[in-house]
Amino acid sequence: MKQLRAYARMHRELFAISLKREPRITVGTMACLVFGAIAFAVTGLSMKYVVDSMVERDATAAIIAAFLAALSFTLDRSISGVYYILQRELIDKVGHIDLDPAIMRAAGTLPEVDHLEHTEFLDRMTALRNKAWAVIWSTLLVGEACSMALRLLLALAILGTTSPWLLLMLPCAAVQLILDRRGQAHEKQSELDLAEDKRIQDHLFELCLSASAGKEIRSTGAAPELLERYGAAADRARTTRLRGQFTGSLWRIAGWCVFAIGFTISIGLVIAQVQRGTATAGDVMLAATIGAMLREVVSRAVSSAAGATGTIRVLEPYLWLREYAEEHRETGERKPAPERLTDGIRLRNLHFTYRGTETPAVEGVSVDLPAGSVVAVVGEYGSGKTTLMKLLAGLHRPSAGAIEVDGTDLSEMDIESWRSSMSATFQDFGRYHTTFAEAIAIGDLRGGSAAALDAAVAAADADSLRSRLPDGDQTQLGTRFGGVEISEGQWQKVALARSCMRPAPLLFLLDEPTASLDAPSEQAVFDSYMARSKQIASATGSITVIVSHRFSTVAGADLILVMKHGRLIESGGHDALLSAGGTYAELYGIHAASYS
Ligand SMILES: Nc1ncnc2c1ncn2[C@@H]1O[C@H](COP(=O)(O)OP(=O)(O)OP(=O)(O)O)[C@@H](O)[C@H]1O
Repeated sequence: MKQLRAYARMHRELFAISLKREPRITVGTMACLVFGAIAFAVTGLSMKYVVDSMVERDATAAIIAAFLAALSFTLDRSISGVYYILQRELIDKVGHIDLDPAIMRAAGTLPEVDHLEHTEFLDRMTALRNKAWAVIWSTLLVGEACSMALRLLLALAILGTTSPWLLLMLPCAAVQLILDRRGQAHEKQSELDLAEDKRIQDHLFELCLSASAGKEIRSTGAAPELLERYGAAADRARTTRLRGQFTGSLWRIAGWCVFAIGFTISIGLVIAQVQRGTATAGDVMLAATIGAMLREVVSRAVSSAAGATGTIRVLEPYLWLREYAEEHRETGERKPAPERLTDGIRLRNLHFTYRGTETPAVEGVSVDLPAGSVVAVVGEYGSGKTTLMKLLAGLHRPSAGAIEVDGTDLSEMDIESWRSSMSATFQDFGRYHTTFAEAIAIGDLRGGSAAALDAAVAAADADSLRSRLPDGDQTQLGTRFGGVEISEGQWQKVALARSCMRPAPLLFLLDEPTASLDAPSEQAVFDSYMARSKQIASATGSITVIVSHRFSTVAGADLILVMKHGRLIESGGHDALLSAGGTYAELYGIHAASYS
């Protein structure tokens, strides 16, 4: 019931959006539905007056009534055509222009990223992809179902007031529809049953035409056998289809027989009323006209209602996304990010467990990241390094504990302001299929200048990539839009350059920034990053956090955090950790040996 109310509210809102955006088309669509229903009733009533006027020998009235009947019938038919054109227009204009961006906005601007990572949510996001048209279409289908219900009510009112016996036609029309559907189901089933024989035919046909199998077919002399099998499969498919169509037709004939019997009895009863003088000849004509159209009205009412229900697979995720976005929007007064860092970032007993999992990915992490420091996070696979980075970026809310930025809890900070004060590149960096310059400049849309682009490219050691691009900065990246394909390492350099577009971020997160690079490029990038981090740090107290598997690259960091199973097991400077002889010293030793 709650869900039904939610759907009804959503349809009302969609109708309001549609009315606001395209008032003429929306009103036109609704008018088509209402006028269609009225024209349907007028056709039947006019036919009644044609006959009654003729019985009364009033030729003028009969001609006017006949003209009205023809006009309303034509209107009813042509209105359907206009309705489908207007419906298409609304789907294009409201669905693609309004709803698609609304879905993108709801999904793409939420502060956190759970809805993009958790499978239950991902399924819903997939169902919504490019499906906004189905959302508005469902509202139109509801309108269509209402209009068909109106036709049905009018038909029943007309039939019922003419003679209650005529209402017998309704169950007969419903039975006809049910039997007709059963007939269709038989035909569909036969198409499914013959699919395998069709595949056999296709396969044998392909074999005979293929060069590779052709040699074997000739050398083994298998051609006659293949042809025989092809013939047998074709014969089986033909028989299956014929059987399905025959059975389907029998159901259909049975359906029409039921309708014809109901129709004949009803009309016969009205004729009897005419003889008794309680009905007119026109009533017989009215009953015949409306009765003949009744079956189509029932069928269209059922199919639009079924269509509206069928779109629930898109409506449900759409409703869910709206509610989810509403629940997860930041509300209330929030503090802005500081201009510069004085103390640094404090992690207080930080815990985080991913939705749908039991084991915490980060557990009880407490550490101070001093302002102006370069922090390295190391640890084995799955030890919680990336999760820690995402928590620092505010992409997930801690399950317990807190992150304090110069004493302000991140959960009380305006996340937009925090994000615009930081830069980050993650392991699964984006690949923007646009020009080289744009793919980097997107890292700082507010402050991007040619000089900033040059500096970012240099910091990411991407100058040599840039110089080899055929159209320089304007080279289209990726083949999707006819550009050049670049290697994984080159995509990573573009991502790194993008993260360097902000000249002085307060927090600079680098999650495995060099995983796709070769050893010399990796060292060059690290050296350049270390130098850049120190330079930024002196200006704004900025903190750089680097995740890396390669220990040689992190030795120069001011603070090294060693993670294991989500816990922080060691922290300190390189020399201190080495002399402590713990996990870091052990892993560093293994790493140094394998690279020596
Ligand atoms: N989106 C997610 N949903 C559920 N569990 C996740 C998700 N992302 C990570 N995890 C789990 O959380 C734990 C920590 O993962 P995380 O990616 O933070 O580790 P990591 O140290 O960065 O690993 P790697 O070095 O392989 O990148 C792992 O057990 C991982 O399986």
